[in-house]
Amino acid sequence: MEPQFWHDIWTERKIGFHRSDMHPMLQNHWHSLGREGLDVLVPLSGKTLDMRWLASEGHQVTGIELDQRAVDEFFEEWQCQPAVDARVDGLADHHSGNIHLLVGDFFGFQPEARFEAFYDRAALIAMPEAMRPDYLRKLASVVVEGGVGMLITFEYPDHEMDGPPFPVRRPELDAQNWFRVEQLERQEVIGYYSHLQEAGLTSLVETAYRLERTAEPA
Ligand SMILES: C[S@@+](CC[C@H](N)C(=O)[O-])C[C@H]1O[C@@H](n2cnc3c(N)ncnc32)[C@H](O)[C@@H]1O
Repeated sequence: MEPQFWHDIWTERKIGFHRSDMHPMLQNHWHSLGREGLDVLVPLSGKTLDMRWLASEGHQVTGIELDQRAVDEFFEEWQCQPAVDARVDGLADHHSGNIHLLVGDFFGFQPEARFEAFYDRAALIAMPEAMRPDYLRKLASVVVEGGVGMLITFEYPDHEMDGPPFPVRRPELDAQNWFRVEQLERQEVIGYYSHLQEAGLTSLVETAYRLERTAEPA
């Protein structure tokens, strides 16, 4: 998707993906990943409250988000005034406490050090199929070998809706070479996502996976 697509989503407040609670699958499984105390990367972060939860669990959190409004709203809702620093990769670092939200394009992100932990909820599935290998290659390039993260996906009948969110199924995940994939939890959740039900979905399966970075990115 072009950046303007996402800026329009935020301008027009079509942010049904934003949850007003912490994601239950994150809370159910994060500690089983064994990433205590490590810095966590949250690509395509929006203003998710999950970053506050991760920070409250003792992590330094780095979110990357294209849209300035999302980042401003995150700090307003957290009732924090962030400091803002320019970075050499051109992203703008908004930070308060142990949360850094970088405004800019994830594909242009050049971290000072690779991450040992990451959390992808509604990032991979925000990309059409043709973009997903590029996204996974970029993610792999900023995660150390052996780095571990959580991925949360949706699956639904293809004919019922045009994404985003796009359905991502296990065979696609198994076909890539950068991450070892292990399922953590799988639930039918259409009852929770009323905006997707209204968009025509009769079924929505949400799955949490553990991803472990294996091979070097190509
Ligand atoms: C579907 S939303 C998910 C947000 C968040 N992960 C959540 O769970 O609420 C995808 C977000 O990624 C942002 N985004 C899309 N493309 C991006 C890119 N290339 N770099 C950084 N952010 C991007 C959008 O502005 C949007 O806020």
